Amino acid sequence: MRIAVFAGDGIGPEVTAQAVRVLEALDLPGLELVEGDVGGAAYRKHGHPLPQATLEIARSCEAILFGAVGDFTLDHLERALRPEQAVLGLRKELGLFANLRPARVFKGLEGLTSLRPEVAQKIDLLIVRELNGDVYFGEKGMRTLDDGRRQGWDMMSYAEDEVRRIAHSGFRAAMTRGKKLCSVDKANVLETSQLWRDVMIEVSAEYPEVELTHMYVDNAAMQLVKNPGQFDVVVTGNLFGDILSDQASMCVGSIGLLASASLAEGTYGLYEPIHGSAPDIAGKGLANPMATILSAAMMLRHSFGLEAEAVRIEDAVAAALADGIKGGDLGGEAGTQEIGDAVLARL
Ligand SMILES: NC(=O)C1=CN([C@@H]2O[C@H](COP(=O)(O)OP(=O)(O)OC[C@H]3O[C@@H](n4cnc5c(N)ncnc54)[C@H](O)[C@@H]3O)[C@@H](O)[C@H]2O)C=CC1
Ligand SMILES: CC(C)CC(=O)C(=O)O
Ligand SMILES: [Mg+2]
Repeated sequence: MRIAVFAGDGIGPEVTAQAVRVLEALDLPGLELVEGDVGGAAYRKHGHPLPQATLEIARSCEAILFGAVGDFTLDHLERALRPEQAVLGLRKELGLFANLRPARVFKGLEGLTSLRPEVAQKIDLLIVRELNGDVYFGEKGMRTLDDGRRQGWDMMSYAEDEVRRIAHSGFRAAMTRGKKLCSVDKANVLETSQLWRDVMIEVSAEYPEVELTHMYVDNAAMQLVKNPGQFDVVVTGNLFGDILSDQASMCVGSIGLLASASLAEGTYGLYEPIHGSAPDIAGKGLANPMATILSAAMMLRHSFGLEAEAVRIEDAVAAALADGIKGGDLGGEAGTQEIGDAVLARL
């Protein structure tokens, strides 16, 4: 079990350390953790947010545990050198196209979300976000027009094979859950989305048991707070999935709770919380590490087939929350280390 550990910037190292403690406590046979530099931390040391040596570590491992990257003091750099390029580069270089972002309400948190408890308690959904295409990876630039105005531009596109493979991820996920797949797009305005919708319908023929529906992204944002219990699996593009998953996090209590898996074909994956480097609380021991700990559980399940161990971690997090262990993000007072201790104690 060779796992790359890329902690990154801001709260990344703080939350990753707690997830590492949990992995080490499980006494997994052959566990080997290999650290590597990413993000602003890597830029300061090596002059690049994703050094070749880091990429080599990633390629030599079976999975990556990732913290977060992002450092506002480096936002003046050309885009290719900015910290975020580390995670974008890993996603692209390693073909991590399927981003699974589950959201469910833990027992005891029903009254602590941004929604009314009776609305929140019904949430158990999975966002399947495409991660290798869309406006994030299209051509982009800034130019000055003939009339002297500056213009920024980013190309949004999806090729049919890119949509098809994430469609299969969505349908397969739905088959293991409630057999409902909602494809979120903006086909009333965007050609990219029209193709997306057409391909979703084509692929649905291979999954007759799954009920496929379509929803425009603006409505989806509204429905996510109005009646989130209607969703089982949501499949969507890179940009819409990024935004909707941050929103979903507050529907279940906090962004500090939402884990993710970024999967390639096969079992390789990168596992990270959905949040960023949170510079506003970095270095203070205030970050909630549960999203990263739950990401480690997803790693054991998806990359190593260790379902029982994954459930053990998830149950330990659920038990800590049920016992009232909460960070500031949930209105509690527990710090990063204390939350890690509480999860370990229940493991
Ligand atoms: N995958 C990645 O590495 C990501 C990196 N980023 C980067 O992170 C930096 C900060 O971005 P923001 O937009 O501020 O998003 P963010 O997710 O880092 O923070 C948003 C808000 O949520 C809070 N928060 C986030 N994680 C938390 C946790 N575990 N416990 C408690 N509170 C938490 C923060 O304190 C902040 O108030 C930027 O440089 C951005 O580009 C953003 C998202 C993903
Ligand atoms: C590159 C990241 C900053 C994008 C993001 O916010 C995410 O993947 O959640
Ligand atoms: Mg995001």
